[in-house]
Amino acid sequence: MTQIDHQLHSIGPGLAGSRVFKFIAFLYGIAAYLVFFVTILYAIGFVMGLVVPKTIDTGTDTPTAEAVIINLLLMSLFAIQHSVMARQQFKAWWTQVIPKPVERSTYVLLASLSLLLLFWQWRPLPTVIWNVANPDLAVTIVTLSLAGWVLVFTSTFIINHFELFGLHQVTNHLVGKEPTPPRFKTPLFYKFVRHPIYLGFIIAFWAAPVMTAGHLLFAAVTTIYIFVGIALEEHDLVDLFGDDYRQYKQRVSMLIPWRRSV
Ligand SMILES: C[S@@+](CC[C@H](N)C(=O)[O-])C[C@H]1O[C@@H](n2cnc3c(N)ncnc32)[C@H](O)[C@@H]1O
Repeated sequence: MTQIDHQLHSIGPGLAGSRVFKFIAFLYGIAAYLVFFVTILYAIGFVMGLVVPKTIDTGTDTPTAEAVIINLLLMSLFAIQHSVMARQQFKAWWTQVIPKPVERSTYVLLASLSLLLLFWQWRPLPTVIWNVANPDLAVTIVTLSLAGWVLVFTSTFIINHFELFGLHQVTNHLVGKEPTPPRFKTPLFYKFVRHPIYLGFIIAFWAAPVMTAGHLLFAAVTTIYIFVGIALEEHDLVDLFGDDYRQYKQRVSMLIPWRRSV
């Protein structure tokens, strides 16, 4: 531990225990949650091209190669922040720098900010890859995309929405409740696939009646990222839950309900 780490560590627990800090931490948790909520609503409009001022297919005209590089950099920034900060080793170090009760809220806030940056700076690549002309089929595809978002939201609630987005931690801290250790769960959709939230994102990103090159880039890169994220997350889940998770992997498919392996 460096001298600065040591000083921060010794300030941390005292500060985290004070009543004023608990209240500030609670407000911070609520603020981070609200930023997340606006971001996820914006994400739906951004990907589906609905309501929001700047979508995946609008923005500054940019030469193709430059647009691809900027978009890849924006997605990499999100992916690195999101995966590195989710790892147990990073959390062990990071909670010596920031108080533990606000670790999840800080993660959620930074992930939301990097997504907002992506939405803001995203460059359109307007070449049309496919365009579904049949109106009934187009409506079916839009409905499928919405179903993907519904799957994302409902899965967060059945696994523990408020813990995933940090509110549970700051509320427990405010009322002086001990943090609850993570519990292995397989409610509802988790009985059919191990990653319903990620499956929901994949459906929402790919189900587009009009697929532009920009949208395709976004869907392809995020899908690859989801597979990498799953490998990292499952490594941690095996460490955390041991045989329970190993047996779950044998029993339940990763993303496709009727396939054992994927
Ligand atoms: C963003 S959620 C994604 C959950 C899951 N991968 C999905 O797609 O539905 C990530 C968090 O869920 C937790 N998690 C994933 N599967 C779990 C399970 N079966 N039981 C308890 N926690 C789980 C992970 O430890 C991680 O903190």
